[in-house]
Amino acid sequence: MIPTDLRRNPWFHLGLALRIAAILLLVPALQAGWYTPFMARSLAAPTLDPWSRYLQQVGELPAFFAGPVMYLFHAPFVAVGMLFDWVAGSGSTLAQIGLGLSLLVADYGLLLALRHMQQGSEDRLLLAYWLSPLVLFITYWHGDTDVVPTVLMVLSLVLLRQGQPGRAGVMLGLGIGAKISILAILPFLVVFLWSHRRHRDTLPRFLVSTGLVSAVLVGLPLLFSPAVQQMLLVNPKLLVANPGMISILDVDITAGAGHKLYIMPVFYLLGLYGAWQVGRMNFNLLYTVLGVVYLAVLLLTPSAVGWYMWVVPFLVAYRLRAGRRGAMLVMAFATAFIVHKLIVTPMPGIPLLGLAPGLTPLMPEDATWALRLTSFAFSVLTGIGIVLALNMLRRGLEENDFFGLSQRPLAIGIAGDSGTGKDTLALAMAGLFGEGAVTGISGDDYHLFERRGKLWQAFTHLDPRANDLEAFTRDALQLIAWRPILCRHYDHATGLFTPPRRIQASDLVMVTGLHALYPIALRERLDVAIYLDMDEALRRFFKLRRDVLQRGHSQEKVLASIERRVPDFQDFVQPQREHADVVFSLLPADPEAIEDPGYLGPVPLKLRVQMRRATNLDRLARYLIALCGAQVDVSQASSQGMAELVVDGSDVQPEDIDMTARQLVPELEELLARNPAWQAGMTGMMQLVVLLQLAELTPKRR
Ligand SMILES: Nc1ncnc2c1ncn2[C@@H]1O[C@H](COP(=O)(O)OP(=O)(O)O)[C@@H](O)[C@H]1O
Ligand SMILES: O=C(COP(=O)(O)O)[C@H](O)[C@H](O)COP(=O)(O)O
Repeated sequence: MIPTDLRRNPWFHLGLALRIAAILLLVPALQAGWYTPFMARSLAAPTLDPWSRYLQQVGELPAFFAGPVMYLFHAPFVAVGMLFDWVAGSGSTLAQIGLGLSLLVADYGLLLALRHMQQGSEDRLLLAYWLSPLVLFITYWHGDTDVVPTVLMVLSLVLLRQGQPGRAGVMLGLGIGAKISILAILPFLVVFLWSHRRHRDTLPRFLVSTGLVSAVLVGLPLLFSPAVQQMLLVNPKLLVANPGMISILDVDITAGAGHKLYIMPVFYLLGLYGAWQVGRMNFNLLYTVLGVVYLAVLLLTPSAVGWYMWVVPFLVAYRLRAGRRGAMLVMAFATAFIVHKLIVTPMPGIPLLGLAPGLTPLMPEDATWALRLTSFAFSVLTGIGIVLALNMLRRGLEENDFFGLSQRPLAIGIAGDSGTGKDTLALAMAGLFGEGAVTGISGDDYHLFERRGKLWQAFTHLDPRANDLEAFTRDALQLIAWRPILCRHYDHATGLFTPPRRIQASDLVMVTGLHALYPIALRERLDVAIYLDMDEALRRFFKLRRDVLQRGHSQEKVLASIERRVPDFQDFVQPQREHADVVFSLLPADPEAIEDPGYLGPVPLKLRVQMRRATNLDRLARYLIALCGAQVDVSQASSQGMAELVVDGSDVQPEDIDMTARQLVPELEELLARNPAWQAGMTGMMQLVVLLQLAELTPKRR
């Protein structure tokens, strides 16, 4: 029930003790005056529409104007409390405590949800949320029930982040069924999912499940319950903190001739436009945008106390990322909030001291000095809130788009001799980024002649003059500039060109070929330049096997071609090595395994990596040993001034490499597919090294 690390944490126990004490010792005015009587009355005579029954019997709108999910969540706890009250003859004391316990359950659920939403130290999360004075005041002093829709909203965000849009929609639908105002978050989630290539395909499933669940939970009650229809327009909770106000639309500016400018919709639409303008958002920026928009609405329109609960998860996310400065800002905001609400909202009852719940604010409503003090407190709260919102936005924008993808695609170049593994590595990298996120352009498609062309007598494929490198460069640069190209394809199965086809740009452009690092204009635009320098015996073994079995060449022809190409390899292909950021050299773990050209089984491999930029080579080595069980040798300064890493471990598993990658580059989540296809063995190692190179580049790309 309670995770071990929480059970052993003193901060958790302190927060739990504070909550239980508040539930037993305090009787919040909202609950005593509205929620508990409504729940008790309706549970005493159950009906499908407790709201209309209350309207008929009492003649005024019910005080419990939340949706059916909220009602059904509290009902079991209040019903058990009522049962004990009936046995003990204790009035509605235990029913009231039952309501408080239901909030504690939702509150604890929100703590667990936030543990999923924000990876980080347990202590810092407990201090940021479980011991937050904001949370304790709103839920246990003032008695609001907004923690229930808030936990459902956070669960929806967590499930979205985990790539489960259907379940995320169900959770959001339940949240809307608990409090219809949660609907306000939906347009922001639509903008987020749409702006993200990796999430866009989940949008329909998310919308359908949200729509179905909320249609049943909100649509039906709206259709058949007159009281629920009225509740949408009138928000009695606002009356307590803002006399004379019955709806957030009452915050307006008279625009002459009886027309009004409603402030809330204006700020909401500005926030939505801002989110759309940001374009590609990561989840942290989504949390920031939601937090900032919620704060703006809360601060710029006199809001019910419970609505501040909705912004708590985003304040927690900001505080955990912003360090001490963020923590101080959030604490200042919480303090100003509590001071203001203490003087404008009713006190809870304290039965032990004989104090009844106060249904009127502490301050005398008509005294000038009281109005000045209240206005001053609200002004301080608004001022700190605006500073907090601006800091959240600044940090969120700075941290967003870690790879600079909203500016232009990432470009990876892979060059090497024939058979060194260019296509294999390019396919492996594409599998990490996901369908639709990668565009490939191959130098083979820019050969000048087809396989049976007579001019191959004069040139080998390695001679730049036998390839249209100008068109290759132009098209690659077009893709790197987000522009589509028209390009024919060289089919290795037939040795013929296919008709030109349109290739769209994507987040990642993979430029592969014998001359991928040859054109200066191209290699200068590559984010990572890779050269494959496979062990020659291994290359011949692999090339022979591939060209005979997959390309239909005879063994004699392939061997003759290899010999004929050596001079051009030395003149045109090998010199590209010096332009590479990374040089991968695959070696046979056991040279005897490739002595028989007819061997068709797997070949255990080793990998030598030489990197020009290797700030965390030792850290990488430690993770590879610890998490992947690989044997690793590191030498900082190898030949050509490159750091060198030799890795042996053909039994390295994809999930170990995935874990290593996420440890070394937490921001990878923005880049990788929801289920990245990691490869086992040395191919997986190469995938990991390429991603590390991309991550090291990012500051330059911004
Ligand atoms: N990382 C790798 N792991 C195992 N085998 C590989 C790897 N890279 C290449 N090969 C083998 O080498 C052959 C040629 O690879 P390929 O990617 O077609 O080379 P290129 O595209 O450079 O001509 C492949 O058919 C495969 O059998
Ligand atoms: O050298 C290469 C480049 O391809 P790769 O680097 O993939 O080996 C191929 O031999 C030519 O493209 C001709 O192909 P084919 O032999 O099919 O005519």
